[in-house]
Amino acid sequence: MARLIVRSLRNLEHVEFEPSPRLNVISGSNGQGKTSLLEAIYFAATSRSFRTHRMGDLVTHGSRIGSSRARFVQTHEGTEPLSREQVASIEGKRCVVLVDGNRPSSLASFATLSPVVAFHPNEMTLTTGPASGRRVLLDRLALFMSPSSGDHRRRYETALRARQEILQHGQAGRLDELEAYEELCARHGAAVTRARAAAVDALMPELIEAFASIAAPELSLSVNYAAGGSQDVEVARVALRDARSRDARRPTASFGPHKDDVDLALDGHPVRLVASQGQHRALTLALKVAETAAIRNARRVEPVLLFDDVSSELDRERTEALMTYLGLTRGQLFLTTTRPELIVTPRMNSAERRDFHIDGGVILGTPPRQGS
Ligand SMILES: Nc1ncnc2c1ncn2[C@@H]1O[C@H](COP(=O)(O)OP(=O)(O)OP(=O)(O)O)[C@@H](O)[C@H]1O
Repeated sequence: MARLIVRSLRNLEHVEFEPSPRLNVISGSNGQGKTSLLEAIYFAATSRSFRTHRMGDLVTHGSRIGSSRARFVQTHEGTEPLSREQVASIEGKRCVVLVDGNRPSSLASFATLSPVVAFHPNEMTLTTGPASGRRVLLDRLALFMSPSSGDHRRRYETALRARQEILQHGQAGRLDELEAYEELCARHGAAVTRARAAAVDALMPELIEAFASIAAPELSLSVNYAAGGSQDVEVARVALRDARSRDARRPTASFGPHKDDVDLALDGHPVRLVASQGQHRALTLALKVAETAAIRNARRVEPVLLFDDVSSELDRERTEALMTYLGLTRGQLFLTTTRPELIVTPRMNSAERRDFHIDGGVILGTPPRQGS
């Protein structure tokens, strides 16, 4: 990303920002706007926030409209850099996006144009928390690998809810309807399962490598996709039909990709039972690094990495290991921290790093870019 203009998002009333194409360290005390700046970049890239689903929360209190405008520059090997301007704005609950002044064909196509991967402290529950967090990670990656997967997921979820409604309110006279919804569940569910299985295959080698670099090379990490459904439509069809009476007494179906999880184990033992706090954090970071690598492999583009408040979650040694690892990646990085002294980058050319300070929603220390 070469340039960002934010208007009325969170405590950022008006920010213009020209980052380094490599490393950007954004420091500031608590509550000054560091996360908001990363959120604004993420919003311009995806039309979403990584910390809320309620998009209206992003608009500065007392303002009607908020927007984020970013110029993304992508370099594909052997070709000229590709530059595009993405704008995302919110008015009330309505979100409008533009790419070089035009409406994109869908929000999903907008969200995958300029890949970004965000990592923030709330995600520290990725390894210990509910399976839904791990499913979201797989779905984000699947969207880059197979863009139709998002559509299959939405259709699956709609059909699943409709099937459940019929089962709970009585099937009498509605058997045809029930069969039709089960057919949709089976077809779209199998597509979701296939997309997630491919995402796990892409993630696994990258995760094992990243975990060994960031955490402990002596520990053996294993990753297994625990599918709740099947890639085979016929298997899914039969499983759903056989589970009707059981599912009628439950809040949702007992079979299908809404029950998926990713099992993580250290030396053969479930991570959630044996990992130390530090190992959980390192594994969570490794998951994000692996997501980045898998998106790069799928799209041949370096994702922009947004790391929020990393140093508060890691000890000095692991922060250094992470920095070494990130130094080896070729993409653009944004790191926020209250402790910039921990972000040491000896292997990085000093011209590649820019340090910014944010205070009360105002960015300081942004020397003008040469040639602009
Ligand atoms: N819609 C909003 N309008 C105005 N201010 C907001 C809005 N939402 C949040 N804020 C305020 O914006 C400020 C910046 O929040 P932000 O989370 O970006 O801080 P931060 O620098 O990342 O802090 P920390 O280091 O504690 O994570 C906070 O004071 C927060 O209360």
